[in-house]
Amino acid sequence: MQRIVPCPKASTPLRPLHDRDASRQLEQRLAATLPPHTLMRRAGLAVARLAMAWQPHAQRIVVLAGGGNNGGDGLVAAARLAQDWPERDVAVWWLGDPERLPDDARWAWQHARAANLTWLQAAPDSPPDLVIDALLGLGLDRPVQGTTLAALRWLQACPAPTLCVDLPSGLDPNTGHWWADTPAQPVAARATLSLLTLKPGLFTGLGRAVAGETIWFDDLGAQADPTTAAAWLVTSAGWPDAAALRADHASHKGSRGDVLVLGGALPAAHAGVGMGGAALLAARAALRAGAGRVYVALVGEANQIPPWDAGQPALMLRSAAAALDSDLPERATVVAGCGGGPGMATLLDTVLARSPRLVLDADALNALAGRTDPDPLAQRRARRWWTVLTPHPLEAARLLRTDTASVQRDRLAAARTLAERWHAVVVLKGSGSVVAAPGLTPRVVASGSGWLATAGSGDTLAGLLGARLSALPWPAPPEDLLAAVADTVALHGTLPEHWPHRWPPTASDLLP
Ligand SMILES: NC(=O)C1=CN([C@@H]2O[C@H](COP(=O)(O)OP(=O)(O)OC[C@H]3O[C@@H](n4cnc5c(N)ncnc54)[C@H](O)[C@@H]3O)[C@@H](O)[C@H]2O)[C@@H](O)CC1
Ligand SMILES: Nc1ncnc2c1ncn2[C@@H]1O[C@H](COP(=O)(O)OP(=O)(O)O)[C@@H](O)[C@H]1O
Repeated sequence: MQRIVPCPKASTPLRPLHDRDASRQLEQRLAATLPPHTLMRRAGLAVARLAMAWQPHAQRIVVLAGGGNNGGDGLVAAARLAQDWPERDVAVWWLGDPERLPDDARWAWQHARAANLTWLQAAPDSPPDLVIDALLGLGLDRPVQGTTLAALRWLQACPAPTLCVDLPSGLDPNTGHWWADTPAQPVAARATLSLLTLKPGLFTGLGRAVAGETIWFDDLGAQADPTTAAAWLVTSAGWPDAAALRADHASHKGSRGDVLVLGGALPAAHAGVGMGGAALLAARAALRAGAGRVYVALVGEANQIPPWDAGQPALMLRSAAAALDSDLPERATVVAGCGGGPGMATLLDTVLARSPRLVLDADALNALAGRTDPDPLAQRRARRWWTVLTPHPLEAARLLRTDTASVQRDRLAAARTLAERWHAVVVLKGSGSVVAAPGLTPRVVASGSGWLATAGSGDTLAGLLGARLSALPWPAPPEDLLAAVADTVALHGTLPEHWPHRWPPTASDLLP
């Protein structure tokens, strides 16, 4: 058994994520080579062990078990808990129908009936010390109904710590969609033990909100085939390497890569609405992440440009017109859009045509979404230039001409479609950011938390990506570009983790 999040090591390899079909195929293949019920026996044992390791003082334990094999795992765990810790009070609230049990679950039910368990017919009168959620697992692919829904409502509102078996009940394994009309976020602390495979839905969409702070994994002895992975999970970041930069004695500021941030509309340029801070946040992040020289081109007249950024005087400020009148668009990695306002629409063509390394964020994405020509990035693709798009779900919806709910309903699919449509590496931001590139298996980034849900944290990410692209040897195979972008998103997710205060960090606290 391994802990997946929070990630225990500074550097861990990618892990394959398998969807419902791939997980079922693996289960069938493995089960055919083992004595009957071996996998369910292993699953129940793993659940029981983790339950007692996580909540060693729990006296009253309720196992909420559904009528399928997820419930079967719960029943085996209940029997095991009662056997190994006979002083505990283990009760089972089982919603199964003896007439309609799958084979493994029938065996588990018979096994549990022989154990010293209390059988509940309804929710317990008072909250227990621990709940084991084995109501629904891999089998859920439609809205939860009937008595199962009533039990799920109790579960979501129950104040007891809850250990979810394989998946939190109500969560779609493939997408992280929430299938019930109850609030997805539970009221109590949670942990989830994923069995046999890790599923993508645990890490994106509502997965992180529903599964709890800690996600564990037990492969039950299976070796999942990585070629059937729906995505790869990124749990740690290997960049920037400050020690390596220090040891690079032959480096100079010109060898460390240039970044040009184009955005930050000044109030006079945009009907009194100023967004210069967005560009400064991106630029400061690029500088902090090791870029040799960072230029900020603000949208406004030359006489409106502030002489310097007092918080980071190393940044070089100028007007957008002056920057575009130089060779910076060709020479630097261009991060365009952060706080750029509607003025980005007129600047977009220039950077698309001139900048081989380009990150498009915020208003640059809105400008792109508003284009009516069929394929504005086709020429960039033909030249093998790098384009990275960093939409949040609403920007993604604009680019896909759909709505936010449809994007969030299946984030992996949305990111893949965006990557193919725009011939770009796409970072679909949000809980479990998805990083996709044409023709490659996408990556899901496990780092990140609600502490990033603050204005400007996306600008920080755009700046980090600028620095990363400027440091990447040119040309690079598409796999390397995808890996570098995903690694940068993973780094961004870890930035607030060591924040020491009682109050949450702001975007400028992320990289002080
Ligand atoms: N068979 C085995 O040996 C193994 C089974 N495993 C477990 O088996 C699970 C998958 O089992 P199943 O395929 O039986 O699926 P589930 O047990 O997840 O779901 C099927 C059950 O849920 C009910 N149900 C489904 N959709 C519903 C809805 N929308 N509203 C109300 N009720 C609904 C069904 O009537 C059925 O009783 C995995 O998640 C895992 O926990 C794993 O432990 C691996 C080993
Ligand atoms: N709840 C969350 N969990 C994980 N990451 C989050 C969460 N909320 C926001 N983020 C991250 O914070 C960043 C916000 O970006 P964005 O919405 O563009 O903000 P802004 O435009 O204000 O800079 C993204 O990288 C996103 O993935």
